[in-house]
Amino acid sequence: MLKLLRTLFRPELVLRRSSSSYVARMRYLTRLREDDEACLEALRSGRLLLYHRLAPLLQKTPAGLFQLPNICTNDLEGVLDKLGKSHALVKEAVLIGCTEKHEAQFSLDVGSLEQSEVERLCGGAFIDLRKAFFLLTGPEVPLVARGQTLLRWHQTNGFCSASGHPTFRNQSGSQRICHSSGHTYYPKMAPVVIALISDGSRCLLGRQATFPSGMYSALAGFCDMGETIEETLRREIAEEVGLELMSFRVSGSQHWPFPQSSFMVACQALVSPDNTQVSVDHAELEDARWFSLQEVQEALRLKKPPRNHQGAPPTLWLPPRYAIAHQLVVEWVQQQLATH
Ligand SMILES: NC(=O)c1ccc[n+]([C@@H]2O[C@H](COP(=O)([O-])OP(=O)(O)OC[C@H]3O[C@@H](n4cnc5c(N)ncnc54)[C@H](O)[C@@H]3O)[C@@H](O)[C@H]2O)c1
Ligand SMILES: [Mg+2]
Repeated sequence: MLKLLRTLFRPELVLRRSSSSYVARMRYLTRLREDDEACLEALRSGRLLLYHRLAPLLQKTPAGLFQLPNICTNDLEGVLDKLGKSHALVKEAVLIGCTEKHEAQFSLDVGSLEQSEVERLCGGAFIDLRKAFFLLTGPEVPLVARGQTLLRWHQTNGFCSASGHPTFRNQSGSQRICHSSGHTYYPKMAPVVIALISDGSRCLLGRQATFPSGMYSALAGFCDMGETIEETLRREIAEEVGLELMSFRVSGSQHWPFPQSSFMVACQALVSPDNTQVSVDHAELEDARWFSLQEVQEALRLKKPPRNHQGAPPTLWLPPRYAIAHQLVVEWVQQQLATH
């Protein structure tokens, strides 16, 4: 009987078990944000993601894959000892998460240390985050993005915009306070709407002049103050490519660390097949073009950026797998294959 019940209610049981450990982890993180002593204690046994001037430390495995090295506070203190530096640097770490084993995760910028020395002692290399997005896979990617963005926020919010006096962080780094004005500052994300526009059979991708050669992405734009998702989307598409939107649906969201920290709301959008004449605003985009399903499928199969020869039309190259633009493209391809 018990076995039968277990079989019948398995999904619920699994969900409840994983959700109770999730709840415990989230409550633990809340406590660490509120209690400086508890956070310092957690740092002693925690895991550290190291950055050098905001470039994360990556390690190459014997199989040639890239991963985040597993560094704990003791390891870093050993490195500091070898470099003749004080352990005080460790306390500058900011809290970014918690592993399933309840180990607190922190990020720390060691930009005050000699880069090559840290690389040698930790056995890795500091790699620009945009490049790291192409090298890492799995749940490490959002974590490394979160770690960098929180460090950047602290590095650029050292002063109160009301009083001009220094602001001071709590131990976890979840806020900064100005003792003069009494203002509390919390890390901010700028809302952005990103859309993969389709006319039913093709999709529209655009590129900025700063993108790597051949790379095209879904169209995106920052929300103006007070705008809704639909208002931003309609305005951005009209401004950037001169098209009138017919319909859209929200497909997902993601945090994006560039240029400061954006909250991307991702949409699949449709324009009428009778209204597909693109008029690019060259102040915003270098180019925007319609791509066929076949062109997009070929781009998804590429493992390395294509070598585009001068004069020849560039081969399409898509944003990294982690980028929500990439995920929108994959979703669109699946929809096309399912409906045609
Ligand atoms: N994750 C992804 O898949 C993905 C794909 C495409 C774009 N993006 C991101 O979306 C964001 C917005 O895209 P976009 O550049 O086309 O936006 P956009 O079309 O709104 O144009 C950017 C311009 O908007 C202005 N702007 C207004 N508010 C801003 C703010 N809060 N921060 C910075 N600039 C602001 C600036 O003048 C800037 O040059 C970028 O940060 C880009 O990195 C992410
Ligand atoms: Mg844009």
